[in-house]
Amino acid sequence: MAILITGGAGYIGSETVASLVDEGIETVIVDNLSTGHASAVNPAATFYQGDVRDRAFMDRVFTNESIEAVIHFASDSIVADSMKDPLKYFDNNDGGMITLLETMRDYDVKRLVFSSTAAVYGQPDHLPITEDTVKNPTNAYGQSKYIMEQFAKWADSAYGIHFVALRYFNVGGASTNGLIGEDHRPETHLIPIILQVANGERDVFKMFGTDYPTADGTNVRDYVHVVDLAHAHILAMKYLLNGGTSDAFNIGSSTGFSNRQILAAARKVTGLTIPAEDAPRRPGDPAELVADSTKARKVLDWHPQFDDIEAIIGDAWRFAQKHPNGYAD
Ligand SMILES: NC(=O)c1ccc[n+]([C@@H]2O[C@H](COP(=O)([O-])OP(=O)(O)OC[C@H]3O[C@@H](n4cnc5c(N)ncnc54)[C@H](O)[C@@H]3O)[C@@H](O)[C@H]2O)c1
Ligand SMILES: O=c1ccn([C@@H]2O[C@H](COP(=O)(O)OP(=O)(O)O[C@H]3O[C@H](CO)[C@H](O)[C@H](O)[C@H]3O)[C@@H](O)[C@H]2O)c(=O)[nH]1
Repeated sequence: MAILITGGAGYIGSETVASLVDEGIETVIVDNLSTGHASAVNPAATFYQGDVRDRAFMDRVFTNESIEAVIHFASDSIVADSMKDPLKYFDNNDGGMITLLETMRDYDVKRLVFSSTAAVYGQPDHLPITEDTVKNPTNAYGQSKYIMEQFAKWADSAYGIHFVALRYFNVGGASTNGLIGEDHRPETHLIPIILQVANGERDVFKMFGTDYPTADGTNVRDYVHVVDLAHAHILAMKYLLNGGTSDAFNIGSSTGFSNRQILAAARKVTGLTIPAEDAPRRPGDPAELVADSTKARKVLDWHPQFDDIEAIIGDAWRFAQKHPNGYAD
C-alpha cells in the first residue's frame, strides 16, 4: 500500500515525501510541475506528471497504484495573484479538490490529509487564533482553501472520506541537509526574499508597511519549520489510519515575530547588512497572526523541534547558498 502525495514536487510536498521515504513508506507523487520542480522529485518515489483536475489521469494513477491514503498539497497559493485572478484559484484549488474527492470515492480510498492555511481566518478578532476562531478570509486564496475544507466535510458525511485539514501559518526553513528547500518563482515570501537580498539576487528588501498597530509597526507572523510541518502531515495521516475522526488543526509555533525582527535575525544569521527600505502596506495583509496550536500538540502529539527563528532562517540560508539559482542549478 502506498501514500499518494499531490504537489510532491513543491516546497512542502517534497519535504513531506522525504520524511515518508525516511520512514520506509511507499510514496507516489502526482504533480503537474506548474510551480514545482522536476529536480525536487524524490528518486525513491514513483512520479506521475499530470494534473489533479484531469480525471482520466487520476484514474490511471489510482488503477496502477494501491493507494491507501492521500496527502494533498497541489494548489496555487500566491495571495496577491488570487486577488487579480480569483477564478484561477477556485478552478485549481477547488476544482482539484472535487476531482480528487470523486476519484477517492470511486476507488474506495477513505483517508485524506490536506493543506489549508491561516488565511481562512482573515483578520481575527482575537489572538492567538484557535481552530474555532471565526473564518472570514480576506483574499480569494484563503476563500478557496476554506471551500476545500467544506467540500471535505460534505464528502465525509456522504462518502465516509475521513480528513485532516492542516491550517499552516507561515512556513520557513529547508531540509537540514540543504538539499531541498523553497524555490517559488516569483518568490513572494518574506524569509526567502530577505535571503535573496543577502545573496545579491535582489538589491534591496522592501518592508511592506511600518504603521501597523503592533509593537514596532510591522506585521507579526508565526513561523513553522518545513521539517516540523512535514512531520505534522505524517502524524495526521497516522491519526486517520488509526481511526481518528475528521478535523482541522492549526500548525504554527504559537510565537509571533515582526517583520523587523525577521530582518534582524536574518542579518545575524548571515552576518550581512542586507539593505532594506520602508515601503507602503501590501493590500490584504492582516496586522498580526499567531496560532494556538495546542490541539495539534494534544491530539496529533505534534511537538515541533525547530521553534527557534534563527534555526529556520539558518536552514533557509544554507539552501540559498547551496542553490543560488534555486533548482535551476
Ligand atoms: N508556503 C506556505 O507558506 C504555505 C502556507 C500555508 C499553506 N500552504 C499550502 O501548502 C501547499 C503547498 O505549498 P508550497 O509552498 O509547497 O507550494 P508549491 O507551489 O511549492 O507546491 C505546490 C505544488 O503543487 C503542484 N500543483 C499545483 N497545481 C496542481 C495541479 N492542478 N495538479 C498537479 N499538481 C499541481 C505544483 O506544481 C507544485 O509542485 C499548498 O496547498 C499551499 O496552499 C503553503
Ligand atoms: O518583500 C516582502 C515580502 C513580504 N513582506 C511582509 O512579510 C510578511 C509575511 O509575508 P509572506 O508573504 O511571507 O506571508 P503571508 O503572511 O502573507 O502569507 C503566508 O501565510 C498565510 C497565512 O498566514 C498563507 O498561508 C499564505 O499562503 C502564506 O504565503 C507580511 O507582512 C508581508 O507584507 C515584506 O514586508 N516584504
